[in-house]
Order: sequence, then C-alpha cells, then structure tokens
Amino acid sequence: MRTHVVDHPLVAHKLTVLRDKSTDSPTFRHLADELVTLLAYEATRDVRVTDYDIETPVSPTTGVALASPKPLVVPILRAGLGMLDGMMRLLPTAEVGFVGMVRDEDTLKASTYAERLPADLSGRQCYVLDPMLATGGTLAAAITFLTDRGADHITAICLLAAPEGCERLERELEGLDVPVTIVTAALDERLNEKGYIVPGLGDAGDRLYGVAG
Ligand SMILES: O=P(O)(O)OC[C@H]1O[C@H](OP(=O)(O)OP(=O)(O)O)[C@H](O)[C@@H]1O
Ligand SMILES: O=c1cc[nH]c(=O)[nH]1
Ligand SMILES: [Mg+2]
Repeated sequence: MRTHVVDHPLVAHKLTVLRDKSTDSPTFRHLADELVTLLAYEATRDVRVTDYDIETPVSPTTGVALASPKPLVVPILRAGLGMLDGMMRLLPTAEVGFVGMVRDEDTLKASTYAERLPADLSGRQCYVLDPMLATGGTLAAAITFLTDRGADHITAICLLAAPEGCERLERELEGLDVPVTIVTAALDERLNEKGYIVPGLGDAGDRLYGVAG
C-alpha cells in the first residue's frame, strides 16, 4: 500500500478552514468539494488511458482517452457523498457505485447497511471516497468488497488519515494482489480514546449534513 500526502499550500489552507470548529455546514460542504477536486488531480495520475486519434484544425494527432472499462467511483455513505461532486468534476464519465457503512460509536466496528455496486468489477479501477481514515475498519471492509468482486486497482481519497488506520490497512491488506493507494490532504497525529482523529475535524458526516439521530 502506498500513502500519498498531497503537499500543496492551497490544500493546507482549505484544510485549515475545514478543521476550524467555527466553520459552518455550507462552508464545510463547499470546501470539502473543492479539496476533493485538488486531491483527485493527484489521485488520478495513474488513471488508465488509451491512445485516441483526432484531427486538429492543423493536422492529425494522437492523444488519449479514458480506457474501457471506465473507472468506478465509490463514495462511502454518508460522509463520502460530500466528496462525489468534486470527484465527478474531474472524471465526468466514470460510473458510480455506493456503499453505506457506519461505525459503532462504542466498539468502533464498521457495519454495512447498503450496497449498490456492479456484481463484476473484473479489470476495474476503483476510486473510493471517504473523508476520514480513522481506525481503518471502514476502508478495509470497503476495499475487500471491491477486490472480492474483481477490482484490480484501488485508490482511496481521504481528507484526513490517522497513522493507526494506515498501519491497520497495511496489515490487513498484506498479501492482497491489488495495488492500493491512499491519497490524503494530511496524515494527522493520532486517534483519541473515542476513535476520533486528532487534531482532525470532528465528525465529518455531522459537519456535512448535521447531527445524525
Ligand atoms: O476508519 P474508521 O474508524 O472506520 O472511521 C471512519 C469512518 O467513520 C465515519 O463514518 P461514520 O461511521 O461516522 O458514518 P457517517 O459517514 O454516516 O457519519 C467516516 O466517514 C468513515 O466512514
Ligand atoms: O475523526 C473522525 C473519525 C471517524 N469519523 C469521523 O467523522 N471523524
Ligand atoms: Mg459520522
């Protein structure tokens, strides 16, 4: 597994405002959307393309087009939904699959409550969207879902990652014959006793959409 922390002053600036507890929900949604587009630029560096012949007004030339099958973008509900538009801005022809997962606040175990993915992901490049990589339980389960169905290339885009979650993913994905890359705006210090990322930004889903009942 490769972890890529995007080092860019605009990413750092937007992330700072996102972390600020006084940032309201509309501003948080807007910034999350902008940040994803910046991260997606890095995350799609190895998107598969194929040669594509065109004619410019001056001469024929060969460029590139997205290869087939098209990439699959997978937001992890709920908070990952706040990253979908920003991702689709860069990959408008990608397909989208959905996985709904929630972490139990006491045990920190992730469970799946919804899933709408193509049955066969053979040969597919998948981009998983989840703002928070905390203990890593959610992302480990999501990646397993995708690779069990044949996905052969996984990139997860996270706004923030914790070292504990990255280490867990390294352990759980060891031996997996599929390249996995984590692209994040920051690798934070640690998790607190409640499994929240420190300094973090709080509960991403609540900050995007309001406190869940
Ligand atoms: O790495 P982990 O320890 O598994 O935690 C990360 C998960 O926790 C949050 O989701 P949450 O369970 O709060 O659901 P929500 O998106 O509906 O708020 C977050 O969006 C991740 O999916
Ligand atoms: O800090 C955290 C950890 C998990 N989920 C969140 O939304 N925030
Ligand atoms: Mg949440």
